[in-house]
Amino acid sequence: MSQTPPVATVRTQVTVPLRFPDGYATTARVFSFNGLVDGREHLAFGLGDRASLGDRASLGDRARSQPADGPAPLVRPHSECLTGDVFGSQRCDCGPQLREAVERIASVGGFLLYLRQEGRGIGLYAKLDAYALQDGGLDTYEANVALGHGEDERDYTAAAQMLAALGVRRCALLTNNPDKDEQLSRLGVTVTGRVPTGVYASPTNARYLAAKASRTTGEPVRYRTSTFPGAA
Ligand SMILES: Nc1nc2c(ncn2[C@@H]2O[C@H](COP(=O)(O)OP(=O)(O)OP(=O)(O)O)[C@@H](O)[C@H]2O)c(=O)[nH]1
Ligand SMILES: [Zn+2]
Repeated sequence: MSQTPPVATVRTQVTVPLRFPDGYATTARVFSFNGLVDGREHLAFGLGDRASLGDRASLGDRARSQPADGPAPLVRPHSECLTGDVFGSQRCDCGPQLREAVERIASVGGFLLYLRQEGRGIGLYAKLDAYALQDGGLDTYEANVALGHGEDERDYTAAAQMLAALGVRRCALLTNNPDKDEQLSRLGVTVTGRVPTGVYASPTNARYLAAKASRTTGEPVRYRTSTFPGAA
């Protein structure tokens, strides 16, 4: 059954030129919000045609004037991973996935939702505690549980609120994680399709990827290293 999340509104939108270490550059329209349920500072990055939206208090008019059967924007709900996104940690593949997402979304138009749900929602210090347990033999999910957390504590209500504030009622999702699709659909977002993101395997993240694949899809991981051009 569909639940309607509380209304949030765009607080500020600013244009930010982006340049990645590999030289790829684009422009983002960065949005902050008022009224997000968890009070966290989540951001939306409008990319491609969404980066050129006018400097107005609300997106409403333009977004809602788009025909209901027009192309759905591509959206990636990306959970924060400080170690991977910023420092290039090789324990996971979050950094290259983020880099891929920005370019793919910019090429077709859409939004990257940067969700402050570090460590699958358990926080940064707890994620490092979980890494320590993983070094003792537990997988990424078992380590969360051993610490008294859920296997994955992420909740996408704020993401649904952000999409509604941006005027996005339907979108294609850039993810391999069916939980993002299921939760957002339940929260009233029409998901028109799922676009898989690359999986960036390395010797140091193999166990992380194997555990993730078996928990989220029930299948063994396929080392489908992305052939996406700009990715490492
Ligand atoms: N608890 C815990 N969290 C981790 C670990 N490794 C990575 N993470 C977190 O996992 C999250 C990865 O989130 P996303 O990039 O949104 O990706 P995903 O849910 O795996 O699904 P995709 O959309 O298919 O990439 C980030 O919040 C990371 O901080 C780990 O070993 N333990
Ligand atoms: Zn990561």
